[in-house]
Formats: sequence, C-alpha cells, structure tokens
Amino acid sequence: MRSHVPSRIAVVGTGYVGLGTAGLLAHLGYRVTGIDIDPDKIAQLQRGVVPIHEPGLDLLLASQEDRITWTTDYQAVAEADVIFICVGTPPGPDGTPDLRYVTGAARSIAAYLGDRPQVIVNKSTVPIGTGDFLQRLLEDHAPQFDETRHRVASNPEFLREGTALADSLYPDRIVLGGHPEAVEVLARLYGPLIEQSFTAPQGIGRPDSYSRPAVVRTTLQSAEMIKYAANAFLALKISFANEIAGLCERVGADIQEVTTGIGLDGRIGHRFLQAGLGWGGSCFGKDTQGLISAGREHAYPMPILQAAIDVNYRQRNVVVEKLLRHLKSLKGKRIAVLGMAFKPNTDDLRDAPAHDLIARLHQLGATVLAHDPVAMPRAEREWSHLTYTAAPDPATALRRADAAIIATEWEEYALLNWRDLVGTMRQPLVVDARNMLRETLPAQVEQIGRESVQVQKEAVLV
Ligand SMILES: NC(=O)c1ccc[n+]([C@@H]2O[C@H](COP(=O)([O-])OP(=O)(O)OC[C@H]3O[C@@H](n4cnc5c(N)ncnc54)[C@H](O)[C@@H]3O)[C@@H](O)[C@H]2O)c1
Ligand SMILES: O=c1ccn([C@@H]2O[C@H](COP(=O)(O)OP(=O)(O)O[C@H]3O[C@H](CO)[C@@H](O)[C@H](O)[C@H]3O)[C@@H](O)[C@H]2O)c(=O)[nH]1
Repeated sequence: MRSHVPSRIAVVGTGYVGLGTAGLLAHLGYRVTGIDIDPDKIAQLQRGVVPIHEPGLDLLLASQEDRITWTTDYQAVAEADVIFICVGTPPGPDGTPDLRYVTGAARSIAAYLGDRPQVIVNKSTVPIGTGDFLQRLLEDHAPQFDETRHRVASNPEFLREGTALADSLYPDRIVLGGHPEAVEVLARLYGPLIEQSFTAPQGIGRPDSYSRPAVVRTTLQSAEMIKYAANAFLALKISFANEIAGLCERVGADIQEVTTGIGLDGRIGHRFLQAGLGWGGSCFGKDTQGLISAGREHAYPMPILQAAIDVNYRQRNVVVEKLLRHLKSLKGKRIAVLGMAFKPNTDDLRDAPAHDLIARLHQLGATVLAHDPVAMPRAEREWSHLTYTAAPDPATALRRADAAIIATEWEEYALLNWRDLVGTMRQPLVVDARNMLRETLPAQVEQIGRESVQVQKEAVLV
C-alpha cells in the first residue's frame, strides 16, 4: 500500500462520534457514506432529521446533504478509501468494554473489503490491543484481505458533547496510530484540518487564539492508550476538585476561589476543575473503568483511578445529604430537579448524575418534579423505570417545592428570575449542585465546596 489520496469515506456507526465525523469530513470535501445497523436512525437521517441534540449539527449535515449518503447497506465499504469504525463500546458488568459492536462492524466490513488500498480506522474508544485484534479479524474474515493493501489504524476521538463541532474542527491534536503508510493516508485526509485551510461552517467560527492542531504519529497501542489516559486524567482532575471542595466546606475555604488560585499555575490550568455534582456521560465512567480493567488483566492495580471513581459517585450523595441537613426527612417533600442531561447542550442521559439523584429522592419518600430544556422526551423513553413528574418548565417544577436542586448547568437556569421563583416555593431552599448561581437570593442557597448562604445574609454569590 502506498499512501494514496483518499476521496471516498465510509463511517460505520452514526452516534455522536459517527455523525460528527461524517459532518466534518463532508465539510472538508469528501464523499461520505454513513452506515448504521439501526434502520430507524438511518430513516430519520435520510429524511434530514438528526437523531441527537448537538448544537449546529443539523445545520452542518443539511449543508452537506449532497456529499453524504445514509444507509444500512455495507456495500459502500467496497468503494471507500478510508473506513471509520465509530460504534459504541459500552461497559460490561465488570467494567471491561463490551466489544461486540466493534466485532460486528468489523465482520460486516470484512465481507465488503475491496481489492484496492483501504485503511480501516478505529475511532471508537477501545482497549489497548484492539487494533491488532481488528487486523487479525479482518485477515480471517475478509476474502479480499491483503496486508499490503489493507491497513488498520487508530484515530481516537476527543470531541465533547455539546461542543462536538468546534472540538472536531479546531482540535488540540490529531492522534494517528498504526503502520506509517496508513498514518500518512490519514494525515492527507485531515490535510485541510491540519492546515486549517477550510472555510468555517456557519455559526462555528475559528476561536481567536486557535492556530493549528498538533499531529501525533504513533503506534496502534500508544494511540489507544492516549485516548484512555486523556479521559482518565480529565476525570481525575474533576474528582480532585470535588475532593478538595468537601474539605473546603469543612474548613471554611471557598472552592471557587481555591480552583481559581491553583488554576493560575500554568502547570495546572483552570479547565476541568469545576467542582459540583461530578462527572457523568458515556465516557469518563466507562473509560476509567476500562483502564482499571486493563490493569486488572495485567495484575496491575490502579488505585488513583479507583479513588477518582469513588469520589465521583460519592459526590451524588453530597447533594442529598445537604437536603437532609435542612429538611430532616424527605418523606412527602416535593423536590424540584432542574437538569437531567449529564451536561448542558446535549440530550444525552447516559450516566447522568440526575438519574441517581431522582432515584434516591424517590427512595427517601420525596415527590420529584424534574425538568430539562431538551432531554425530557428522551428521559420519557430511557428513564421509564424512575418515578418522577416531568415539569413542562422550571416555574412549574419550583412551585410549592420544598427544595430545588440544580443538577445540570443549563444557561437558561442561570437566566431564570430566581427571586420571583423562590417566592413560589414552599420553602426557599436551593441546592446549586453546579455552583452556577451568581445572584443574591432570598433563599438558603447551598453550593458545593462553599459556605452555605443564609436568607438573612443576602450575600452576593460569585
Ligand atoms: N459520545 C462521545 O462524546 C464520544 C467522544 C469520543 C469518543 N467516543 C467513543 O466513540 C464510540 C462511539 O460513541 P457514541 O457516543 O458515538 O456511540 P453511540 O452509542 O451514540 O452510537 C453508536 C452507533 O453505532 C451503531 N452500531 C452498532 N453496531 C453497529 C454495526 N455493527 N454497524 C453499524 N453501526 C453500528 C449504533 O446503532 C449506534 O447508532 C465509543 O467507543 C465512545 O467511547 C464517544
Ligand atoms: O470541570 C468540570 C468539567 C466537566 N465536568 C463534568 O464532566 C462530565 C463530562 O464533561 P465533558 O468532558 O465536557 O463532556 P464529554 O462529552 O463527556 O467529553 C469527555 O469524554 C469524551 C468521550 O471520550 C471525550 O472525547 C472528551 O474529550 C471528554 O472531555 C460532565 O458531566 C460535566 O458536567 C465537571 O463536573 N467539572
């Protein structure tokens, strides 16, 4: 295989990563086929309906409709120069990533590999060694397999939900692992991204300070490890902030001031030090567990990561403890939960802290009214096992509530007229579990890692 110039791309799996990848590559000028085994999802995409909430994605995909085809048929693999695997790798019961979707996708790809140079790229987050496993699987199952033509590569994805497009268009780095020829094909594919020579899509302009991504050319194993280690480190940083926050509350320090103070050290930085309800989502929990399970396989305990996980899930109880301190018992109490998605600007509910919060409040006898600006329809489908009443708006959730909990820092919650809304509550108690409120409230306001603010004090929360 010599490093050919790619033009046709197949993207296998049309979730958050697959849709982002398809939109990005089409925007860079490639012809893209998005393949998924879920016929409903493909039917929606064919009708121009984007099945997830991701700001700007619908506009981007609509602008590229001439370059992207959506299908359940793997036939397009035969014509593709580069095939991206973007399927899910959910955790199994012991935290080990379940590779059944990667294996399924690889077998389907194998059946259609052509007699031309092709790079098969893993974008899914996979255990270290999966690239080699994929190579062997293709060798065993692809009738046309030829290792001089067909190469496996790893190109981990670093996008965040809610800011997926900006993260994809203006990444800090592009990691390319595998045989140097395959890496070169991918470097050519990403040429316009590396050079930043594309026109910014509508509404997603280049950030002022941004210049170009770094390109990391490495082995399959190191690329796979970079992805896990990056997520583990970010998760660790958040748990560190939350652990320090707990002590701040006990010694009279203020976590917001403390993280500002430590973040100013260039070696530490401000990002991912926001204390609160802890991390959720489909990645941090899964990938920290995935790394620990890789360690277990090699009889290598990873106590720092285990501690980060323990601190994270303990954080979900901190909020309930704060409520109990004020209300004594939650039996018969009416509690408003604002925010259900694991973070703002997404409707993703995977491992969302609000889930555990709602379950615990109900278990303790409370009546829960929950609201989210976009995730409620999805919660109706995915959280049918939980007991709560969906509130059509924050005002309805707060009316006659004994307490309110802000579980997700949606901008619209910061913009609410809290003074008036607090007046409609049965008791003026707000647990701001994301430390987002900035105004003086006629209420008892509890934040994380900061002194609780009393009604009488009318203090300004900064
Ligand atoms: N969500 C994120 O923000 C994010 C960011 C970086 C990396 N990742 C990683 O990327 C991978 C995908 O994550 P996601 O959140 O996009 O997943 P997702 O669950 O949203 O989507 C996965 C898609 O793959 C499809 N699929 C499953 N088996 C298939 C097959 N054999 N052929 C074709 N399609 C198939 C599913 O129907 C689904 O639409 C995971 O490994 C994840 O850890 C996710
Ligand atoms: O200072 C912080 C930053 C984040 N969070 C929480 O952490 C979780 C994850 O947030 P974020 O990382 O912004 O979103 P994800 O979409 O989960 O993105 C992470 O996981 C993806 C999947 O692997 C990676 O691609 C990204 O680089 C990585 O940031 C959310 O619940 C946030 O509320 C905090 O509590 N404090």
